[in-house]
Amino acid sequence: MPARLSDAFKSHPLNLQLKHPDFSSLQELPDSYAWSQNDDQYASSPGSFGAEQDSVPVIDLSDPNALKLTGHACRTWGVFQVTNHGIPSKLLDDIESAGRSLFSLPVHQKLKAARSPDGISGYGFARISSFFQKLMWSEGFTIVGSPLDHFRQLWPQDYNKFCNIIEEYEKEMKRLAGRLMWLMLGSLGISMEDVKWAGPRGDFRDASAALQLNSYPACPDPDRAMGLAAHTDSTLLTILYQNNTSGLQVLREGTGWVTVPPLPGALVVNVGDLIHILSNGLYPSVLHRAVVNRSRHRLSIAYLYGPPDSVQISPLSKLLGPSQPPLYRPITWNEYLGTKAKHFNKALSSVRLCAPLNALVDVSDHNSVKVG
Ligand SMILES: C=C1C[C@]23C[C@@]1(O)CC[C@H]2[C@@]12CCC[C@@](C)(C(=O)O1)[C@H]2[C@@H]3C(=O)O
Ligand SMILES: O=C(O)CCC(=O)C(=O)O
Ligand SMILES: [Fe+2]
Repeated sequence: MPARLSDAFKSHPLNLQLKHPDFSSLQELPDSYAWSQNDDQYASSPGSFGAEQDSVPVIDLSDPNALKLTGHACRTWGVFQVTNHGIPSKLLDDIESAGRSLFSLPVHQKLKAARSPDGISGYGFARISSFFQKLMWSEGFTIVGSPLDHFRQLWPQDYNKFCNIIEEYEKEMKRLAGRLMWLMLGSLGISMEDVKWAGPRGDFRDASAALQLNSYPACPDPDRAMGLAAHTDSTLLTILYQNNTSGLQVLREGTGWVTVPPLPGALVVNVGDLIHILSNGLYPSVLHRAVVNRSRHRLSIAYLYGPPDSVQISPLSKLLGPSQPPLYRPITWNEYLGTKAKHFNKALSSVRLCAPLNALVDVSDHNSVKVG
């Protein structure tokens, strides 16, 4: 029996015994939240502003060229936004207001659904917090499987309404993620016969996923704070809904941090580490972070999509050849999450088989990327 996603951190417990603050009561940025150059290795990467800024591609999924456009966006950016994706706007409004209700509960109430040290689901700081000296100006709530037990704690009267919204959102996201998988893989020439684990109908029926609600309260000193530090996602792909406040930035080689502006009704899709592995490095998993805002509360909802529990992800054989050796060893999602818990942004290079022939620096090791 393969380990389930919900057991991913059983052997990597995290003791983040940190007091969760009531952000709204803080008039000044406490020192524990003030990031300096030393706390952030990407602090010197320039921000990219102004008219000449390169912008993240926007793909209309009803465009007959969507396959080609997706492939191009994945190769050149590792991230894109999608419109005409078929997710009802009412559902996006509902999930946003569910997130808002959750994070506006009193701290003691949210802590009733706190994530346990070896668990995956529940309320708390981002898991990657343990790699940093400073705290991030954000709170999160992770859902894997049913949120029922946690939601009963949060809303003893109303939990059913919120469970239904989550269930519906997960169902719709799963469908969209399967469709995006075929756009991403299809443009590499991969078809259903090449990916047996997509299932007999090619709908990735047994895929696993986690839902991450992120809240970034307004911050008295946004230039010194960090919402969510630079990371790549340990997923095949991630679908992100952001409310109307910007904050998501992606690192673009040669340009620096590029803001991904919220577009009404659009969703952000990013390549995760596991598609990077499947594509044998052809699709870069994009380094991204969230910055915060002085006056506006920001909310984002990430659908973190991965393979079925039992599947070992490795470079697709169709993409290999005498001059394209496999760059990564096979690994399950669970195992990869464990590796990420240990090595963080060096996780990809820790599963790499051989160094690229033409480079002194492994570009998949984001800790060594120099920009600007
Ligand atoms: C499946 C997962 C990916 C994730 C860790 C998690 O178990 C659930 C939360 C995810 C998240 C969201 C915020 C950023 C991130 C790096 C983190 O700390 O928790 C990602 C994790 C990841 O992609 O590695
Ligand atoms: O809030 C955002 O824009 C980014 C969130 C994110 O990167 C994540 O949940 O993995
Ligand atoms: Fe992320």
